[in-house]
Amino acid sequence: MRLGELAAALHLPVPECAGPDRDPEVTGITHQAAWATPGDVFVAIRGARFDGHDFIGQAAARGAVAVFGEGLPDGVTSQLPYVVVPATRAALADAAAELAGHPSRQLTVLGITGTDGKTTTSCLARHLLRSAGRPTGLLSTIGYELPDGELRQPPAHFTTPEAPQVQAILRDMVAAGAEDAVVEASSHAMALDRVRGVDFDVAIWTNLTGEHLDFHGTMERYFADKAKLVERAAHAVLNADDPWTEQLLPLAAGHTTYSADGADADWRATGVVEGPDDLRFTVHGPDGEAQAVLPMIGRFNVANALAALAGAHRTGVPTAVLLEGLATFGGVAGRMEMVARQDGDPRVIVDFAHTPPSLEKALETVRVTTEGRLWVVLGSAGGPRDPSKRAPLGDVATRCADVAVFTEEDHRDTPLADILAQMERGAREAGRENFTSIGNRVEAIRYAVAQADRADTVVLAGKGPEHTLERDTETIPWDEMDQAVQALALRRTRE
Ligand SMILES: CC(=O)N[C@H]1[C@@H](OP(=O)(O)OP(=O)(O)OC[C@H]2O[C@@H](n3ccc(=O)[nH]c3=O)[C@H](O)[C@@H]2O)O[C@H](CO)[C@@H](O)[C@@H]1O[C@H](C)C(=O)N[C@@H](C)C(=O)N[C@H](CCC(=O)O)C(=O)O
Ligand SMILES: Nc1ncnc2c1ncn2[C@@H]1O[C@H](COP(=O)(O)OP(=O)(O)OP(=O)(O)O)[C@@H](O)[C@H]1O
Repeated sequence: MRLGELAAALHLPVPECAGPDRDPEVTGITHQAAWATPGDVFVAIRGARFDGHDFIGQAAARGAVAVFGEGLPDGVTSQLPYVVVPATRAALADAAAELAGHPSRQLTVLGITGTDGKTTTSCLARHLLRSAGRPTGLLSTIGYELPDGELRQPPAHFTTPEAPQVQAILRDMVAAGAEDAVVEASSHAMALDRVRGVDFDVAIWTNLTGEHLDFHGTMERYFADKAKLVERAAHAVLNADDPWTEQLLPLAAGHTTYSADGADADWRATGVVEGPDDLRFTVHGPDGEAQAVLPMIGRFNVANALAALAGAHRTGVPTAVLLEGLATFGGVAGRMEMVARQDGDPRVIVDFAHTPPSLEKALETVRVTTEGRLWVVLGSAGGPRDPSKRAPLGDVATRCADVAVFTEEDHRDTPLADILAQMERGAREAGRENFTSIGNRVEAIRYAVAQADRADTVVLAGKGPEHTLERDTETIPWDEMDQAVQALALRRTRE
């Protein structure tokens, strides 16, 4: 597509140009100069940290053929055709969608937003759709998947990447035969127009609580940013138990509601039973009443399951088929993930909780279904990461678990002994001595798993799905689940 055609499609003024090629062939678009490839438009965004105009030269050297910006700074000229746009991020999103051929129009797109539960609900929805035989893609915090289910990572670690990557991933999904796409939309994504070029068929809302207020400013702004997903979708799936839903209802073109508390809603759960390995409940939905089994722990996952069921049902899959899928859900990597166990093994759970509030929530949830003692193995990061959370982590761990094992967790160049001492101090200042410190994480995990009784639960907190462990100046490959499996195998040989 020629630059002039692209500008016309976006209702932008025809570019002014100082250089020789007024109307170059455009093949792609990027906001990041270092990622520019020949034929790209470089969008010069004035951000909070950088002004993209400072990188026009780098983009040009890499082959960019034009620039979009809100106006050249005084005294700066562009050697490339420069198109003045009203808002760079909006233009980035619109042009990315145009250049990718609007792939979302060929997909049924389920967008998922909310403070908690986005990743879990996204993974549930894509599993329900795939189990029903629908080729489905996923874009989420954990990475992205085409219908083949292989997990891939976009460059730069984001929940929702910038618009060119979103559009390229959706285009790849279409090319791979996807009919449906599940897209996790963070509040940053909504505020920064990363999913502006996506036509959402269904918007799923999990819940809203105070978070990221450093970025959004106020709760009202945070709500307004997230609410954009509901406003833009053809249909919204809303949480009747969330107080913000009342304000969302008038914004939705059409809506379905759900309640994990059994309140009046289109989809309700009643009779929730929390087992050691699963959740069981009765679903009341548009197709009637049926029993549901979800192989996950954590009561909040009933809400995530209802949201995913209601969303997937909008694509036309009957409830009975969806419930068959629910019963085979394999969980989300590193989030309350249960390690396969044999008779005589304690229950071992890998979880990502690494802040005092999330650790508290995770341990409280696991406590409900723990017959014996509750163990937790955890550390706290070093380097520039927040040192003020170390003592509170020691406090929460010894308060919510029966035994805490303090260990390494990416201490980097901070002396591990200092971190462990701060965690111990948090426990001691609260008058507790129910902890031990074992610096080597492999040994710490093996110790807890070996000491735990079969009625006990061991929570391995903090590393979750991460692939590396940063120890002193080394970065070593890490697989917490594999460590847990090995610790259980070792325990069996010693019994
Ligand atoms: C608050 C936020 O999301 N900011 C993002 C935003 O920054 P910004 O608009 O201030 O831009 P900037 O960094 O000043 O750069 C301005 C422009 O210069 C360009 N640039 C900059 C430097 C350079 O060397 N070359 C270059 O081309 C940049 O690509 C950009 O186009 O655009 C940048 C370019 O894409 C992002 O790197 C940056 O993400 C920051 C680093 C970030 O940490 N974002 C997190 C908070 C985030 O988005 N998280 C959510 C999940 C939140 C959650 O629910 O937990 C997510 O969706 O992942
Ligand atoms: N519906 C929910 N309500 C409250 N808490 C939840 C809910 N679902 C999950 N959680 C908690 O939040 C944690 C993170 O879950 P999940 O990754 O699904 O959320 P998220 O919104 O994607 O968050 P993030 O973007 O930080 O990964 C879980 O380990 C659990 O402790």
